[in-house]
Amino acid sequence: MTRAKGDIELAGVCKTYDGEVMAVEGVNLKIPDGAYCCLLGPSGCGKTTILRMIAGHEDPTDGEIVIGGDNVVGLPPVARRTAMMFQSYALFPHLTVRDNIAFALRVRGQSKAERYAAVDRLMDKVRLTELADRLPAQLSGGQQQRVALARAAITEPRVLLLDEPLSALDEQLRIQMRQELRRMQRELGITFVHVTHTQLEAIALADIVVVMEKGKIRQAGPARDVYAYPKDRYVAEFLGGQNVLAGRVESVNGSSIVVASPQLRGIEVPLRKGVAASAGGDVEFAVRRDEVELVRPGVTTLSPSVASVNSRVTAVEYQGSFVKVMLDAVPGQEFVAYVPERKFFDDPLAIGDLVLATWPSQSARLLD
Ligand SMILES: Nc1ncnc2c1ncn2[C@@H]1O[C@H](COP(=O)(O)OP(=O)(O)OP(=O)(O)O)[C@@H](O)[C@H]1O
Repeated sequence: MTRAKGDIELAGVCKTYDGEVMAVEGVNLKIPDGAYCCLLGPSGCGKTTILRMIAGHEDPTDGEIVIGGDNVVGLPPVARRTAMMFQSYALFPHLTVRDNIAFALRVRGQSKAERYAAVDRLMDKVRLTELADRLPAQLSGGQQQRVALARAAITEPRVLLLDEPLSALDEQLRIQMRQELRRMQRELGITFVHVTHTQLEAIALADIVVVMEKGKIRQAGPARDVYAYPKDRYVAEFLGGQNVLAGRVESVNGSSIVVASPQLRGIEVPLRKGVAASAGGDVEFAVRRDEVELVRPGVTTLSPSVASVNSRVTAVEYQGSFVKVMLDAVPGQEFVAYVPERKFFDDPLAIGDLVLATWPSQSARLLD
């Protein structure tokens, strides 16, 4: 038998609650079979609603949801072959790990021998065999979570949906469980859709990161694309690691434009396909914090391929492998340089120092 395909397609999906709250608005998204997808966005942007609509706990007001080629709108979760792991993954306290995992099969009326055979195979896959006879109270938070995941996976869903699965764990365990989740997903080979509002969690885990705002998708793609190549100010600021600058186009010269503002003088920014920019128009562009190099004024002559802005250091924060230097380059807005630790301490900057914040012109990214 061929394995049921777990590719998901949302087409024009909308969800309105009580006829007025527009929770999801015209969402189009394709998730390939076996992918790890993270839905990322601030509270209330509609992530959980999308998850619940894929799972079958909620139906869209409009649009199609297709799983493995079948339009599943109106079908219950069992018929969709989806399973959901909830934020609070309460296990049955009086059942052992094995019986917790076997629970759904018991509900389906399978014999004890059948149930245990399936559970033992799965426990082996997700490394729970040694814990089979323990009660939930005898497990760590991370182990409890693995059991919860196995409990959801035992029904052999083609899609597993996880709602903030790591939010109950402390920082260290969260990072550890992140890898564990990824490993389990690979081993099970099923499509995972994971809701989170933590940027680093999404980019560390996902094949596809979907950045949402107010019921809409702002950008969806591989982690590196959304982090390094944000489409617009919202995505750049939400994922972090970027400075967003604004100005007026002074001139357009072939493959680049020159931007100016009261703070910025003649800054060259490469043009980007699909983004219109004409002389006199307003534009925004992003500069990665780790592309910004700080030099003391008058020390070196800058190459023409380097852009720069005068600024003063307003704060310095040691971060271990790098130092976060905050600057007043643009009034009322944060402008940050991530300076490698060793480089910073060769000639440490202090609050109040004047510097030139520089970056290779070609590294600036024009935003929509
Ligand atoms: N059952 C409901 N009835 C009415 N409105 C709802 C219902 N569920 C969600 N909403 C509203 O729909 C919008 C999207 O909610 P949703 O739970 O999908 O967001 P979210 O991005 O998952 O947020 P969070 O990260 O806080 O869980 C919100 O404005 C929310 O108040």
